[in-house]
Amino acid sequence: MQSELGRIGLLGGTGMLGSAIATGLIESGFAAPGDLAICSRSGRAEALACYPGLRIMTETARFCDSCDTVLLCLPPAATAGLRLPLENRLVLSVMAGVTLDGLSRISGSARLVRAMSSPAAARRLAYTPWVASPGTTEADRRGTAQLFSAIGATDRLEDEGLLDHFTAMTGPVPGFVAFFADAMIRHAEAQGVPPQVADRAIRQLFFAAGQMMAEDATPPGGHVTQMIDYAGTTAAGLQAMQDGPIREAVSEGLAAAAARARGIA
Ligand SMILES: NC(=O)C1=CN([C@@H]2O[C@H](COP(=O)(O)OP(=O)(O)OC[C@H]3O[C@@H](n4cnc5c(N)ncnc54)[C@H](O)[C@@H]3O)[C@@H](O)[C@H]2O)C=CC1
Ligand SMILES: O=C(O)[C@@H]1CCC=N1
Repeated sequence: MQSELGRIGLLGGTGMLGSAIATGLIESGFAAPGDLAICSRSGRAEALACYPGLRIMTETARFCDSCDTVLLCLPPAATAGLRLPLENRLVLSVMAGVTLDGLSRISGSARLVRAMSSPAAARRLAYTPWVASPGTTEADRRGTAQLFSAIGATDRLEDEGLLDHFTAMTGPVPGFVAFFADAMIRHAEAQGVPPQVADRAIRQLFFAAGQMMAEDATPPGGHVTQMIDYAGTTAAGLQAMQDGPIREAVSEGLAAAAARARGIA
């Protein structure tokens, strides 16, 4: 499947996100371990040790020379002053806050894709939106869509600025959803529910809700309306929340994360 992209390498591929993406690509069958190269300063890739045949390289120049497509999974701070010999190569990035202009300075390539993914890629459950530079070919964009489809859901965007918002919303997993689950666990405990029961109950709630929302055609807002129209116990809670500041608080938090993404690199 990965023939459109040729030999694929992950720079920073031993980190949390890079190793999750490599795992998802292998587990989905998109790439065999031998088709992937990982550049690791330590030469070790413990998170990927279960995949014999994965090429672990330590010299960045040799790594770049051996790849047709490189996925950059470095910390944003590691890109300061970074220059990579990747002219004329397809360069993909999942790095927060590193813009297409920044990727051009780093790589010297005109074939650039800026994306945002998440560690859910290891389970092939990531959401990966991406934007492509004008210098990409149709084959580049087709291969990019195939690669990101192998690790979850994906959309090609036209507005690069939206990626900072997705860095906030869908980059961290469980991320903000863990915050909401923790708020419910704390509420349950405050009502006298034993902590381990509260933990199990709310984990099961979010597990069930996630699966049901993924499979059900009704959008989340539609479920809220249905429960309010049902006029039962849940309606009372939802109406109290709708009358309160919770939506604004959620939006303010996500906006703060997006603002941090814009300035992080
Ligand atoms: N961890 C997450 O949940 C998410 C991370 N991201 C983005 O993914 C990128 C990587 O983040 P993480 O995987 O969390 O970081 P990490 O710190 O877990 O992994 C970074 C990897 O890059 C390697 N590295 C650092 N500098 C290097 C260099 N100069 N040459 C070669 N390798 C180098 C490190 O050894 C490490 O293996 C960041 O830009 C982050 O914003 C995006 C969405 C979610
Ligand atoms: O929190 C972070 O900086 C990284 C980027 C998006 C999710 N995790």
